[in-house]
Amino acid sequence: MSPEPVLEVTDLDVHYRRRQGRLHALRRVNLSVAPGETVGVIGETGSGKSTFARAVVGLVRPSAGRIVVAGEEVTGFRGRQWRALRRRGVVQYVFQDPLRSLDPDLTVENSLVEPLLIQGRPLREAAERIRSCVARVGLDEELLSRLPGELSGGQRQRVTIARALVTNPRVVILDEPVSALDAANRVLALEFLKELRDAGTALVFISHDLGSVAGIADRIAVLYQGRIVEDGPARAVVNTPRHAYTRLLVGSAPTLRSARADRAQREELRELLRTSGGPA
Ligand SMILES: Nc1ncnc2c1ncn2[C@@H]1O[C@H](COP(=O)(O)OP(=O)(O)OP(=O)(O)O)[C@@H](O)[C@H]1O
Repeated sequence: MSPEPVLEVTDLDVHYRRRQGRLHALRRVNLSVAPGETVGVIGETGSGKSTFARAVVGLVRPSAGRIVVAGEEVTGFRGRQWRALRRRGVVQYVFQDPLRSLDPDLTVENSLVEPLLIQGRPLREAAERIRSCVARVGLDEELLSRLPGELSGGQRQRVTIARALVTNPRVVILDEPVSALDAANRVLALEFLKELRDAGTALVFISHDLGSVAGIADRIAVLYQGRIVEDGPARAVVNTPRHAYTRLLVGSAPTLRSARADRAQREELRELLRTSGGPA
């Protein structure tokens, strides 16, 4: 029997109210993530990736569907319940914009120690854990006394990665987590994430770039115009994509040379998507 999923999203719908009318940002999205599994969610700008990430951590309210995190149904949770769940460290998130996930009035050290103290860890153990996490994401210890506003964008992002990981969460949602990092620190952060995955944490890796998730994901789900149009083992999605949109993504990823489509093929796929009126 396969283990109980650590994250189970069923028929998730999200609407946004806008002056120009309602926007249907997610349409019956289904995703199931097993303990220790790494799932990449990819799609182009505006496909609904951040909406999905924000809905799964309770920052956007779904209009329909069901979200279960570590066996707990969270769909109807209010803000206070979500905050309590996040503070227990079960589900963590790292967003594209680190200022969204850090308290501007807390020093780096306090930001990192807070979730551990909430979990009831002794201060000494918490301090040791922080130091090891900080070193592993390539952050200098002298930055621990600074406020988020006193850090560079890349340093801030490393703090949010360290903060999401100090509690050994069951599942981490990462929305373009390494795009603000330079090449060396990107490698470091990815190594750290792989260690975490090996220790049993499930990762949901969200990106517009298929090439950047293909190397780390066990499975890839492709989001197109708010729907998952393809979901399968990473190798199968990259090597034998079934949906025209996925073929387009594979063709456009510079790091996936073996499967690269030429310009004419890409045009053909774009045309196919235009004439088929979007996802099947
Ligand atoms: N708060 C909001 N209010 C209204 N519309 C929104 C809101 N947030 C996102 N949208 C719209 O919902 C759709 C999906 O947006 P979302 O940010 O989820 O896409 P994305 O795939 O993460 O894009 P990107 O890669 O550019 O971050 C877009 O059409 C966007 O304009």
